[in-house]
Amino acid sequence: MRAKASDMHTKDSVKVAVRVRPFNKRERDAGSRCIISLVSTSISIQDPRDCHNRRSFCFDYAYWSHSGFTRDHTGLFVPEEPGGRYADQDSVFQDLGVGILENSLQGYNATLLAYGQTGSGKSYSMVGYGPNKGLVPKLCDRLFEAIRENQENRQCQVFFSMLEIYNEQVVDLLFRGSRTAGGLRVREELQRGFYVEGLRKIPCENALQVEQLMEQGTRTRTTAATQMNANSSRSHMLIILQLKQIFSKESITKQSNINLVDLAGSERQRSSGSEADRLKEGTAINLSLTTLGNVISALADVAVGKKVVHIPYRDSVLTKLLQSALGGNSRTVMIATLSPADICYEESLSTLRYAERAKRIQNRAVVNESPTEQLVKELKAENARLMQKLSRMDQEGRRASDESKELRQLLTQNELQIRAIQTLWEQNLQEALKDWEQQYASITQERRMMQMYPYILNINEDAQLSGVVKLFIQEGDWGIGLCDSSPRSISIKGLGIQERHAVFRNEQRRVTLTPVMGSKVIVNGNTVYETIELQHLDRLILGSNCTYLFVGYPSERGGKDWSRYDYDYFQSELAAAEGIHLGEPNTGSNQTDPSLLAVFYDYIKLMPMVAEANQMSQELSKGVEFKLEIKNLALSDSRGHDLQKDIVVRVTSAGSKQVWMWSKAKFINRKFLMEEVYQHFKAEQPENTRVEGLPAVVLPRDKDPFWDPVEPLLLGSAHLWLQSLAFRIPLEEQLEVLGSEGTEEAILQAQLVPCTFNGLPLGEDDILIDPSEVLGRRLDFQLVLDQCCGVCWIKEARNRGIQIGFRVFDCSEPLYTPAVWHNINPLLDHRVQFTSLQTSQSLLDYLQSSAVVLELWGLQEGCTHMNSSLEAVRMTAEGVFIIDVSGPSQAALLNASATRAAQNPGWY
Ligand SMILES: Nc1ncnc2c1ncn2[C@@H]1O[C@H](COP(=O)(O)OP(=O)(O)OP(=O)(O)O)[C@@H](O)[C@H]1O
Repeated sequence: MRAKASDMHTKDSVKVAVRVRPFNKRERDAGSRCIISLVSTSISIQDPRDCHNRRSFCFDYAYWSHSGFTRDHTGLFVPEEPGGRYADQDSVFQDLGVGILENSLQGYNATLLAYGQTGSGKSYSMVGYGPNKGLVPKLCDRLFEAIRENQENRQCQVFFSMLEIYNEQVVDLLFRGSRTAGGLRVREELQRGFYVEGLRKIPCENALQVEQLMEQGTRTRTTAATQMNANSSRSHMLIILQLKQIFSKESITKQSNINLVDLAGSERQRSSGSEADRLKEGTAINLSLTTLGNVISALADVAVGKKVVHIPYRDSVLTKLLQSALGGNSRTVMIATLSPADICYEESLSTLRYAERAKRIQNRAVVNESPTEQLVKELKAENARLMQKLSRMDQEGRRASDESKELRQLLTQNELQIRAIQTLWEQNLQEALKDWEQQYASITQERRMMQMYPYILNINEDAQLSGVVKLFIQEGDWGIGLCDSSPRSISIKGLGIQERHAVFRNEQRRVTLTPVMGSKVIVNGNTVYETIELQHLDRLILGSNCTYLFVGYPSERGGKDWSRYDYDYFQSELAAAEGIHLGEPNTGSNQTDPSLLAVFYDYIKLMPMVAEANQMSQELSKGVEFKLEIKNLALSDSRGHDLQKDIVVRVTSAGSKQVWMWSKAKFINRKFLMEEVYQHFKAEQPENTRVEGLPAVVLPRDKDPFWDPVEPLLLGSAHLWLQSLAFRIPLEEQLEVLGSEGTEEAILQAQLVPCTFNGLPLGEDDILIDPSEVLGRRLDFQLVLDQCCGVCWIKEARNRGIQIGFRVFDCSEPLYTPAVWHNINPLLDHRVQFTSLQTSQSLLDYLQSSAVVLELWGLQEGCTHMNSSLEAVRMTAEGVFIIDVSGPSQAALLNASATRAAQNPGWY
């Protein structure tokens, strides 16, 4: 692109808008608090853990779309009262879209970027949902309106392109043939800058065509995501609208690009959750977003006069393609979207900081003229001059002169050249039009089919991608699976989908589904092994996570609302089948415990990911299995209060029987890495050469996301209540060791023995009637762990061992018994003596109300034992552990008697 004249460029900064969306269902259920407030264009965010910590930012625009709205009869979200503060789609468009449109009509490039964490409302603002059209469709409506209104003075052409960047690969979303391995190439030309080679540009004549192309592009995006087992919230979507305007009178042509960019969820940028993992998140997954951040930072530094040597545009595909939008030839607007909820504080703050930096970027936009048009214009101008000169020569009687002949020759040559350029252009147009007609025909065909047949509709985690794939079930038998080439088959791709996965039969207006042996089919949450008749709005899950809604014949469809059958609905149904569900909202207490809700939502979020991880493990022959568990579901603290619940993923190696417990964050990080490995493997292996039972994909251990060094595992715990000690009564117990989900892991025989300072058991005479008698006096007791019986952990694999860990009163670190291996009923025979040199009230309270929590730790081959850290421990000369050390008068006693425990052998 070439600027018409250097004096036409204008310098202006990137305009930044922020928008706060309403609470979503999850946030409402969890009783979230809104931590964002707006006054005019300034926005404040409150740290939910520290009411004094409030940060304020000021932007060009700030939109309150959190509250104060209602849904009108057409489904539009509008302010509750006229002039209310709620910013609807229209007001956002008036501020941001109209300006972009005007810029592009003037011939400037324009870019609109949506940035924010997943689910914060980027797609809502950019594309919109249902009648609440977003910036892109509104912009297209107005663009074609403007074109119609200005028909007399200019001729316009609009070209539409749509692409996706995922994992640094460019996918043309308007191309339906087989994808190029490695994606399309990004090239660079001096005049043009960076561009995508071979990207389709479809000419459009009205907004409806654009809408249909977007529908098609979204469909391709969905299919690509399922095929590659990729998550759309990690991909960037770019729509490029190219506008060519020919002003025949002035003989000028203006060409401008409008880039509309829905960026990947910003939370990935900070490799969320991978901090605690030995493997860092894969680089390519978020390279584009990280680089975008770096480019923005560098440009923001330039704007404040800092010396910046290098702007890293070339480091990622996204920044290459957005080079002109960032610090270059474009007028650029960024909309940063925010969740209002307290639980999203960190993400929202980071979005605001990002947006603040983007605000500083200075661009230099210029009016663009394409070289061909410029050439035609120059040729025409030259011919006009030649004609003048020739007519002068004619008047002067020099028509036959050599000079005149030469000029006439030049004139003809120029005209030929102009015609050639114009024909070429028209030919291009013809080709593109043919393309468009083909696409249009297939869309019309689909609409007709919807009125004739039942079909299945894809449901995606990303609401924007749901409902874009419709697979029709015509009369007769239809196999569904990977089988693309066989006749009478419906081809789908995805993790865990078999060559022939299941069979639909449509007979006498009834549709049945029969799973093929060995394939996974779930209907309405239940695994199906035999033929099942499908009802309108049944939920289907094929393979590990291909989710579809069954839509019956038109006569069965009625007026039922389908929107409730979203992705969460599918997963909740599946969780319910596993026994994990939220109480019915209308029964009993109507407010579910928010922490349980959070766990429930984590569970249903992770469930499909776990299914996918299992499928990848199977296809890569990694031999590990993943299972979701709720940590601490059945466990309580030393006072019997429920422990905080959380989701963990149990990872088991089938061969070695090694087990790992991964936190939610670690699992999510590992799943990204597994996807990278998997995609790499898929790319190297053409689909039709796939065979079962491949040799395992071998990776060096330090790069293998399926592997970790083994560690001891917490298997469960038992409570030994201490009340008897307050009366100096001995206690002998058979304790049930419960696993985190309430299953019995072992029986533990334990004793509490009140004793003298040198370990002799006290007699019946020493029993206290009033426990307060012990206050201020020395109290000695022994904790005895005799034996563990029926240890499930060792029953499962004999090459394992156990240890028991416990902590008494104010001991800062837990103590552990020595490790015992290979025995289902291991003898522990472990005795520890504790003493309080001067019993305090708080120790007495503790004894009367608390238990020692005895933790059962599982050891596996190759792991190190749990060690008692004796650093901070105090002991008497006899090797007795001193507790209750914080009492005021104890210090002196301690100084006199304590020796460092490290001198005392026999501790582990
Ligand atoms: N301003 C708004 N008013 C009403 N609903 C909104 C608004 N913004 C977002 N939503 C709703 O919030 C949900 C999530 O929004 P959206 O899909 O736009 O998020 P996103 O940031 O694009 O997420 P992803 O990165 O997964 O694509 C949608 O159901 C959408 O309808």
